[in-house]
Amino acid sequence: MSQHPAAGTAVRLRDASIGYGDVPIVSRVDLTVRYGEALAVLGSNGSGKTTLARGLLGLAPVLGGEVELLGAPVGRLRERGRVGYVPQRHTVSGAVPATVREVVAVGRLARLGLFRRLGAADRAAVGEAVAAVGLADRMEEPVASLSGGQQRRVLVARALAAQPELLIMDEPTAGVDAASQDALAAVLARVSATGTTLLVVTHETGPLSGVLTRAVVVDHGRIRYDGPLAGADAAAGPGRHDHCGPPAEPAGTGYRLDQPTVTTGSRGSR
Ligand SMILES: Nc1ncnc2c1ncn2[C@@H]1O[C@H](COP(=O)(O)OP(=O)(O)OP(=O)(O)O)[C@@H](O)[C@H]1O
Repeated sequence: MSQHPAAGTAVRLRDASIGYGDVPIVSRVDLTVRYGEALAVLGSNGSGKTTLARGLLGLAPVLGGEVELLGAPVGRLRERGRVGYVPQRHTVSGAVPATVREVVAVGRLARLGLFRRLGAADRAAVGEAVAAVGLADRMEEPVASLSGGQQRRVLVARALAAQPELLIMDEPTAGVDAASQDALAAVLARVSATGTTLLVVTHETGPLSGVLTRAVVVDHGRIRYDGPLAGADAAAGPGRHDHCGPPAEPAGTGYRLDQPTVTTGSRGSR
């Protein structure tokens, strides 16, 4: 993994609003993620988790406030390969008859820049990324011939191949069987141990509970909880998937950011 400055933050949102057109979906959010953290982004369907992640990547417009990634304002980060992204519910199009190796190699190109050829070290990194997700024996197969869960693992490998400093994943375990979830958790634990910052949008913290160290709960575009993963499920409450029922009090030492008695510092939502 490439070196990152000892000081500074991997992700910083200050009073940030992100949306589509001129409609904010995420509103006036403050969030700081330090290098090396493994953050879960939780919340109900439609709460704004994906929009938050897409705003970080410059895929959804920032409508107000500040968003910084690896120390640079969003959109100004020159080396895009420093940030890896596994999009939500995305499989590889069957119309493109690319092999596993080819799709993952494209991820490596993000680090090199277009029009540069892969060298031996790059090819090794591609092989390692594919092996890391348990698909080494499928390397030369068309991705379209793999199952949906295996295709998601290919997309994880594509992101890993660039050896990013920050890896943003949108529901990486969705539609992936239990054995593959365990394999993915092991991969992310290794990646995290090397210092890579993880930001994982997810509905299910169980498979990655050994990796994720902190969680935020997004609710109607605001961050309502920011603290240890252990307290987040309670903060997300029974309405986490469908908005039904009032949220429960969090366990553990996390912060409910909608409680006036809590000192939220820079993380308070408005
Ligand atoms: N491209 C878009 N244009 C306009 N509105 C959008 C767009 N994408 C998402 N939205 C709206 O933004 C809101 C939040 O969606 P988002 O996908 O961020 O939620 P989420 O928390 O990731 O949900 P889920 O858990 O279901 O994936 C929804 O009301 C959705 O309809």
